Amino acid sequence: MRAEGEDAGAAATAPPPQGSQAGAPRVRPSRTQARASEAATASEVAEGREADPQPEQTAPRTGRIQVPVPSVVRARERGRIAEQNPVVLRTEALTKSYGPVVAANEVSLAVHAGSFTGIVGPNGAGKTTTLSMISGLNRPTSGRVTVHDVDVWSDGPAAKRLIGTLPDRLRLFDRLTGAQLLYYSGVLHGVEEASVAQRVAELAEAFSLESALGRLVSDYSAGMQKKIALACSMIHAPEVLVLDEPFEAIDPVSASNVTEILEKFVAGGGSVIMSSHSLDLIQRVCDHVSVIIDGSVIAQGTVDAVRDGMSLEERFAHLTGAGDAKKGLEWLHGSADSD
Ligand SMILES: Nc1ncnc2c1ncn2[C@@H]1O[C@H](COP(=O)(O)OP(=O)(O)OP(=O)(O)O)[C@@H](O)[C@H]1O
Repeated sequence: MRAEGEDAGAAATAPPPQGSQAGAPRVRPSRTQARASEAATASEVAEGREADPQPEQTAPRTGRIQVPVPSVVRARERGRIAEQNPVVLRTEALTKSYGPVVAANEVSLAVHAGSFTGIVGPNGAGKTTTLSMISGLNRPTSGRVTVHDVDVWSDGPAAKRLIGTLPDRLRLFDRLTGAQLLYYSGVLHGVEEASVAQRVAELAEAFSLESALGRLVSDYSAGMQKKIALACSMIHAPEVLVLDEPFEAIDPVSASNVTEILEKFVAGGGSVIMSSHSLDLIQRVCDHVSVIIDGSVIAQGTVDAVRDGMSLEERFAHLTGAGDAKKGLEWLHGSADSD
């Protein structure tokens, strides 16, 4: 576990390159990273591919052409390595009932250090409910959540220093400017004032929000609000990011930047758990995935294990029984037989 003071030291020993995307929130020098580098190199050589899956060096040289290593290759390698790392986030039979509705039914998840886990499921499946219980925003009816053995619901302040959260419905203090919102997010999470200004500047650059920092957040577009909220979730350099639909409303270029930021975060030993309806995105960037339907986890594991030779979208359709919805609505489609 890493205390805030240690983080400041880590940042000092491995400063991100100035004026680059690597101004992103964290590059955590860690044993995880070193192991990732060694193991991935060995396995790629074994598979006859060029070594170098590290996100910081995504362009191995082939003559004069820089060929990026696809996210999916990095994700697959990362998944193999992460399974050997310690579990940093664990839910045990996490359950939430709203009267007769069981929104989350004994959800048990284990997220390893250096892992990027996706949560998928149809509308109303229980993704937001589960993620909000994990991040300490929605009290479970029963069950337990621990982050680095800190119980989220019995030691909230300690857990919240370890977790960065992007909640579902953004409830931002939107009468603040972007700079103020980032500043308060930092200091309220215990970041030393001396570090906050630098982190605000680096996050603003990483999320392309520099020119908006002086404007009220209430005047931001939906995508800009999502990006400032994501930046706020990272400013205290958490161990685990719990992100509900982080890519919703974000333009393609920004989405690519956000993906890169998150991949660097996990390459540095951090962990991400995020929900998304984009199965293509989950298949591309995540190494693990959990499928939730009607509040219950019905499949989980590495992305490759869960998709079982199909695309994740095909597998999801099988698991959810999608297709039935195509029946009916003849009256809407102008069928001559409709009433
Ligand atoms: N505050 C609440 N009161 C009552 N029922 C709720 C409440 N919040 C969620 N639910 C119910 O819990 C179930 C799970 O909702 P949840 O928001 O977790 O789903 P989701 O998987 O995030 O859906 P979506 O993909 O549409 O965002 C739904 O049936 C929903 O109606």
